[in-house]
Amino acid sequence: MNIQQDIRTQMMETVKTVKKIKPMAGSITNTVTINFVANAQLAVGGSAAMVYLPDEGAAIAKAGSAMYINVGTMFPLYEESLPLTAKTLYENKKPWVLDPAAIGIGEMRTNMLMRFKEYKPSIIRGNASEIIALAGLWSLEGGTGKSKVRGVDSTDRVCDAEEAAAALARWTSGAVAVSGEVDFITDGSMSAYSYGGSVFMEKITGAGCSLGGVMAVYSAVASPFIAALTGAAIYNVAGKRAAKKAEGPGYFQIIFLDELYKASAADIAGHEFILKDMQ
Ligand SMILES: Nc1ncnc2c1ncn2[C@@H]1O[C@H](COP(=O)(O)OP(=O)(O)OP(=O)(O)O)[C@@H](O)[C@H]1O
Ligand SMILES: Cc1ncsc1CCO
Ligand SMILES: [Mg+2]
Repeated sequence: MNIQQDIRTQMMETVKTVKKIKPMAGSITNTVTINFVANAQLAVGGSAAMVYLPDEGAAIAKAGSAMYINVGTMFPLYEESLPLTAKTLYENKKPWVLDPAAIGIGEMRTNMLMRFKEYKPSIIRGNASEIIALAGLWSLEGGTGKSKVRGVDSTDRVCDAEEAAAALARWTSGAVAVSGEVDFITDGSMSAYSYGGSVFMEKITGAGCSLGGVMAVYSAVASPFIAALTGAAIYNVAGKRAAKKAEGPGYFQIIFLDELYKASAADIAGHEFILKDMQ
């Protein structure tokens, strides 16, 4: 079996296993898209639990199979919740996904993202600007000291974030997923480009946040690279199909959830992705 086929088989297994065993991936995530994240996690077959308090973050880190942390909206409480939860995940060897949303805004967010360096997230998911900025914050290759993030939106191209993504993945020994028109997923040695989706995904909020939540669900049953690639693939499939039925972002968001629910292992069999060896 060639590598592409082997990876595709693992992705299909990931989709099927999640639907069968319904792994729970808790979240501490932003208040803008928290509901959409939970709904997306349920749509692919996982189980969701959103928390805020320090002891609840630590408890859900231990009780769940994986976790999702998104720093999109900060509260003073998180100064305690976030490092404690990340430390608990790291010490208990639980996979976890970090979304460095809006990196560059405010001192507390920067401090929290700096603390996460030692707790090595299994998957880092962000748009191109966020990935470049995080590599910069962590003093890794491909990062810039000065963030070009405009709020939560990207001003960089996915292809410009490849070096930063690979450096972050090597540091964490995990995977990094850069989202955009084409998604780039890497574990620092093997990389993939995943095609599909829709421009409507830029016109709704939370496509990226919910993708991170779904990757967390998949990371409960697969390696970081396979989990990240499977998440990107299922989003590409569902986004492309939803766009055929929608005329604008409002209905797109609703129909996207339906397409996410319907997307199956068989759809992964026909999904377009290309592998690249980074070594
Ligand atoms: N122009 C596009 N064409 C196709 N798919 C896209 C496009 N832009 C984004 N996507 C898809 O949208 C999803 C989220 O990626 P995006 O880069 O918008 O994340 P984000 O900026 O972090 O989003 P948010 O912060 O609003 O949650 C991914 O599945 C990606 O493939
Ligand atoms: C719009 C927005 N603002 C803070 S978090 C968030 C959700 C998308 O990242
Ligand atoms: Mg985002």
